[in-house]
Amino acid sequence: MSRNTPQDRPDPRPLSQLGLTARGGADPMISDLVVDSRRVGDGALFAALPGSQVHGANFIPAALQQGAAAILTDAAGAEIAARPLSESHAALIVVEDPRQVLAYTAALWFGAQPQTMVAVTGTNGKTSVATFVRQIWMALGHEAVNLGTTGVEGAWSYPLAHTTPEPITLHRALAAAAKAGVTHAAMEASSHGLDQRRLDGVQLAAAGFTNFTQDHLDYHHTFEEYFAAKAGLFRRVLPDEGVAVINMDDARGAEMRAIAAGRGQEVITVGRGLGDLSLVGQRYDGTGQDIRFSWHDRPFMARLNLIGGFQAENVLMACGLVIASGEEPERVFETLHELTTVRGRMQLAATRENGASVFVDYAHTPDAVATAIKALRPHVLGRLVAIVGAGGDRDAGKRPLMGQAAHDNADVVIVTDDNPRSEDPAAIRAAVKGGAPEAIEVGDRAEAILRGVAMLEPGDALLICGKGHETGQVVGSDVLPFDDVEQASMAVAVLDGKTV
Ligand SMILES: CC(=O)N[C@H]1[C@@H](OP(=O)(O)OP(=O)(O)OC[C@H]2O[C@@H](n3ccc(=O)[nH]c3=O)[C@H](O)[C@@H]2O)O[C@H](CO)[C@@H](O)[C@@H]1O[C@H](C)C(=O)N[C@@H](C)C(=O)N[C@H](CCC(=O)O)C(=O)O
Ligand SMILES: Nc1ncnc2c1ncn2[C@@H]1O[C@H](COP(=O)(O)OP(=O)(O)OP(=O)(O)O)[C@@H](O)[C@H]1O
Ligand SMILES: N[C@H](CCC[C@H](N)C(=O)O)C(=O)O
Repeated sequence: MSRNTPQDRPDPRPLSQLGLTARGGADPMISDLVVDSRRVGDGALFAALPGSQVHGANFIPAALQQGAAAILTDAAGAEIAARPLSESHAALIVVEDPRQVLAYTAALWFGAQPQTMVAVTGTNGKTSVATFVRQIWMALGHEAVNLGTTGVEGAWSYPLAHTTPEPITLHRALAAAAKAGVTHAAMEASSHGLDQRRLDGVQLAAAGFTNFTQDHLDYHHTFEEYFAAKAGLFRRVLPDEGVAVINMDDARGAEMRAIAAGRGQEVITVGRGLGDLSLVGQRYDGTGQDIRFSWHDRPFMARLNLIGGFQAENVLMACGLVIASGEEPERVFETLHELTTVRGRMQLAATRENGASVFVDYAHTPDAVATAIKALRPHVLGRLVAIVGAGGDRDAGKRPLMGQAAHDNADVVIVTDDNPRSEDPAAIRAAVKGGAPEAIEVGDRAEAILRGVAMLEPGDALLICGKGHETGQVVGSDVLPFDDVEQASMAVAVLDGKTV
């Protein structure tokens, strides 16, 4: 298993071999594809993309100075940089949607992807589903990876900066995996990634939809725009043989099913008590749950060593995607007892000497906070303490709703900081407390965790929400080392006099 980011750069080749036609027929050799002018080197194709802050065409002069051999942009970009372009020998490719063209070009440039690929979208559950899909494939004997918020994981493993990387990083990763013998890959499709067409060049055998609730309205502005971005995933599966796996428990599930069916895709439905894959019973204990489910009305049982009822929904979604990728359903169901906790998702981080437990979870939306706390309840005999905070420079409307979700579902709530970024942490905490007025406020996250752990009596549990697998606290532009799992073990060690 590698933990290194691949650095592969394909051999230079003429622009025309990338399926691109320049104005005037120029056909220079291309040495690299780049979206950031600061990374342009000799012979690179610079994609000058329309941005959310600025048009990338403003950086065309810098890219030309650094030796760009070709510029890919839209009409607005060509106009912005008309003068420097007219004075240069660089090839100019003007297209309507340069983000989409870049995605196809990156696919051709890197030239390989694992044979079988699936993707999953939804507000919550993408990392969990993609991880379970990969774990099932591996249990069935395939070389597999999942790509998303927790990086590239599985047969081949390293961190990624984004949930859905931009096409150059994405296709570099897919080609490196394919060359290393990875045959199966499950990826997360974020709404930003879909909107920016980052995965248009990927050949998808199947796509899944988990759920749709509030997040990212800072970027998408309205729920409808956000939904349309997510629905866009179903335009990207293979036209004739593609399969859609849809969670019918979600209020927008029926609409998503209609969109997928309307595009001629076979649909596998998943749901509690309804659907092709139907969850009909769950029995919880301290280490996981037993589930009863049916596949086309045939009943099955499985042991899941996973905390949280929602993880059973994610597991069934994963089963649907693996079945859609061509595996025998019975063989898929036989692997389920082997599934392991997804990093930072309902992860048991520490246990106190009195038996109380501390869990770390990535709940960072109102629905996820409510779901995670409710899901922990049946595994716990005593009180439930929740630590919650909201990130800076992100959808501000979700802050009080996250506080309220904690207030409505936990016995004790502690409000703390979670990546304040450029914002005033006290103002973010105040917004979260707007929904949880009785919450205890402790700005310093390490202290909040220590206070939460100190409260635990026999049978109690603490759920630390928001940062999951993250290993840093972003304050201003600094990333300070911070890991909830480590902090939880340290707090237990300090309070119970153990060594970590
Ligand atoms: C908001 C957002 O998604 N922005 C993405 C977008 O950049 P932008 O349109 O905002 O860029 P901009 O600052 O306006 O600049 C426009 C263009 O000029 C280029 N530029 C800029 C400066 C310079 O000196 N030279 C230069 O060439 C930029 O590379 C960009 O292509 O296009 C860029 C190139 O493809 C992306 O790298 C960038 O992702 C940024 C880094 C980002 O952080 N995105 C996050 C919000 C994101 O995508 N998150 C999702 C969702 C996670 C979730 O579900 O929770 C994810 O998939 O990770
Ligand atoms: N099916 C689900 N329904 C509701 N909440 C869920 C579901 N699955 C996961 N969650 C909650 O969302 C959190 C994030 O889960 P996960 O990382 O799998 O989702 P995600 O969609 O990948 O999120 P992100 O892209 O922001 O990383 C979990 O820690 C849990 O609190
Ligand atoms: N992909 C999400 C993760 C949020 C995680 C949380 N810890 C925060 O910083 O708000 C985002 O960037 O909005």
